[in-house]
Amino acid sequence: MKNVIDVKNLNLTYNANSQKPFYALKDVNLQVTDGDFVAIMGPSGSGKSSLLNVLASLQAPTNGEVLIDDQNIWQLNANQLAKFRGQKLGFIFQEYNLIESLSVFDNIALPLSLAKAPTATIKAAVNHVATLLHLTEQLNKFPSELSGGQKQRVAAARALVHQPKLIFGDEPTGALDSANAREMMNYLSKINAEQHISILMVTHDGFSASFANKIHFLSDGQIVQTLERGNQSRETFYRAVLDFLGTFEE
Ligand SMILES: Nc1ncnc2c1ncn2[C@@H]1O[C@H](COP(=O)(O)OP(=O)(O)OP(=O)(O)O)[C@@H](O)[C@H]1O
Repeated sequence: MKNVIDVKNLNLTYNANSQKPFYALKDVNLQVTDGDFVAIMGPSGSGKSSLLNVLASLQAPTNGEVLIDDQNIWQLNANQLAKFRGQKLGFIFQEYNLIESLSVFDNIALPLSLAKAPTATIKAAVNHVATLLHLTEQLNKFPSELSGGQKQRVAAARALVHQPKLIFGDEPTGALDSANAREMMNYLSKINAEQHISILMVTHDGFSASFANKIHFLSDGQIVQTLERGNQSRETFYRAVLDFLGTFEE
């Protein structure tokens, strides 16, 4: 199976040239196969966001390689990287990052408008993802008129509209109540299964993580354990995750 993400010997050191360097990521090796759904868990400060930011091309590593769809992303210049990000990646963050002055339609359309796609293409793609995420009634509204769950779905629709290769999620259910969190995770599973888009998501929540096929646990900047769902039901996997977290966080 082809790797959509291949991370080799990744290191990230904050304040590298100071008296007190901080080794946030230490020799991380990680592969995500095409179509996989992977979660990263770990205690606060273990390096989850740092890892996601380096993989999502938002923060440069100190050394090591990040190949996404066979492209060594940290060898690209800023313009090439912006283009690569715009074409291949989608982002869903906890804080939604919606633009308040744009309608829901225009927020969702953003990746395609930035890529200067034809109007008809944009219309068709936005309507398609809006149907998938039950947002057709909300398209003419503005973000301030939406509930938290609806805003998160708009963020998901925007991450999806340009058919990226890979979606990065940073606590995609972090701001949601349990019913909306379940709904969001069901949508992500559907996107993953039906559109064959790979997902890498950071979460502190075992319930959300149990929708993934594989969970890597980080501690002090290193992957210390990996759980695979295999043929288990999501419910059984959830119990295995909770059991593991019980021993891991003690
Ligand atoms: N810009 C920075 N400069 C120095 N240290 C930093 C910087 N950003 C993060 N760190 C440190 O790196 C470590 C990892 O941070 P990171 O945000 O990746 O952890 P996390 O696992 O995502 O934590 P949380 O679950 O609390 O969000 C932490 O100890 C943090 O204090």
